[in-house]
Amino acid sequence: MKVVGLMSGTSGDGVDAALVEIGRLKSGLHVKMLAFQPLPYPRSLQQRILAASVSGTVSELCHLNALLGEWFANAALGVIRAANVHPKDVGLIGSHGQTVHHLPHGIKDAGVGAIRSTLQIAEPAVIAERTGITTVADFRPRDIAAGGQGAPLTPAVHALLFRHPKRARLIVNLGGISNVTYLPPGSGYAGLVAFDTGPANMVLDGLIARMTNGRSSMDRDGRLAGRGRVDGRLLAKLLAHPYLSQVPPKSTGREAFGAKMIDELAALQQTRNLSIEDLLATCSRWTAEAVGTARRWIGGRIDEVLVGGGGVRNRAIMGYLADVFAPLPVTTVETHGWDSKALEAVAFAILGYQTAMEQCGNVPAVTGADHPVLLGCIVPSGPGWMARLRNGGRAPRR
Ligand SMILES: Nc1ncnc2c1ncn2[C@@H]1O[C@H](COP(=O)(O)OP(=O)(O)OP(=O)(O)O)[C@@H](O)[C@H]1O
Ligand SMILES: CC(=O)N[C@H]1[C@@H]2OC[C@@H](O2)[C@@H](O)[C@@H]1O[C@H](C)C(=O)O
Repeated sequence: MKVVGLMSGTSGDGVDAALVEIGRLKSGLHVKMLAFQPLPYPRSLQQRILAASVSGTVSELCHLNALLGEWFANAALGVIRAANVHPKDVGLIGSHGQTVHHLPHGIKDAGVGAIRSTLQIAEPAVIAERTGITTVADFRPRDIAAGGQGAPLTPAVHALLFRHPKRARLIVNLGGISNVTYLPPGSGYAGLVAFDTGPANMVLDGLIARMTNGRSSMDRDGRLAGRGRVDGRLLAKLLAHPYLSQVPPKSTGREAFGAKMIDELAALQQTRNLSIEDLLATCSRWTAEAVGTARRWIGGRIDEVLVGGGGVRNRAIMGYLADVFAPLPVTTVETHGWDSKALEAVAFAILGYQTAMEQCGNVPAVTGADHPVLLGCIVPSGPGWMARLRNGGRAPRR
């Protein structure tokens, strides 16, 4: 079945769209990438999303949900066109949506205790209507309802794509937030350890945006950090952040490492009289060291570290990761034929497919859920949608 995966992560930089072909073999699912096409948001939309993620009004969130539905639909149609495929030959879309809030610890409510929640927007009804393709979205809430954190969800996909019978691998995603999946030698989900390690591009992007009054959105290729020096005292303070020593299952987001953290870092920069280069170097090192904390909760050996996510282009972070894990080889998922930036979009194509095939997608040992669950909500393409799914996703042509 041809399946589109759509993802806009915590960086809020645009919609990553991947078209994959999924086959069911005796040995398990086989996934082939057909096309990848990111649809970047204009800076003004990114800023609106990030602002709405902190203090969006109901009316702004309502509007953004519908507006992003249009962007996601366009991203899906764009990647289908890029692959020279007809939308009628695409069976399914798995859309992660745009995370605007994630409260894995919950908020205490009278009489019910802490209620956990997460919110991903980009209306799937709009995506299904514009594309004519059945759309699975809203993957996280079911895991939360079953007692989990709702994140990370990609570890199941990491196991499918990267697990090796003899080699122990650590998969690292350098997104806005960074997360790791430890895959000991073996198969399936046995022995998997995975969680969000905390800060990554979100902090660096936030500092750059603040420094340039929003004119620039990232430390491209880690150039500025590369010119700076790590401030040991500030690094020690950052490494004492309580999230880093929290025992998994754990997940985090903009609520912990977003605007408030940027304000605090900007204040510390002034007190310590640091250059922006030194501050970025220190935060890039912090990202790598936080990933290194993963070893605290990993019992077994690691043979190699494979990195994905937009942050692989940041040479400073990649250099620090190599230091932190030396002498282990630190490479990117490209060495296994996957595009770093596309991997999460691919993951949501696979997770959507699993739901359509009635396979549970969460790994309870990772998210803390009480049991495996079918993830997501389904918006059918129209009459005959189930027959189309059973037919490998192809719609009858007139
Ligand atoms: N050339 C580059 N140099 C430095 N950083 C880059 C470069 N290209 C992308 N990035 C970083 O990667 C980020 C986007 O990465 P990605 O799309 O993997 O994150 P995300 O999916 O939004 O986040 P998450 O995985 O937390 O949901 C950008 O915000 C930017 O900081
Ligand atoms: C709530 C949310 O959107 N979390 C994201 C974010 O980005 C990275 C990390 O934090 C991870 O937990 C998750 O995304 C990936 C795709 C996941 O669920 O595995």
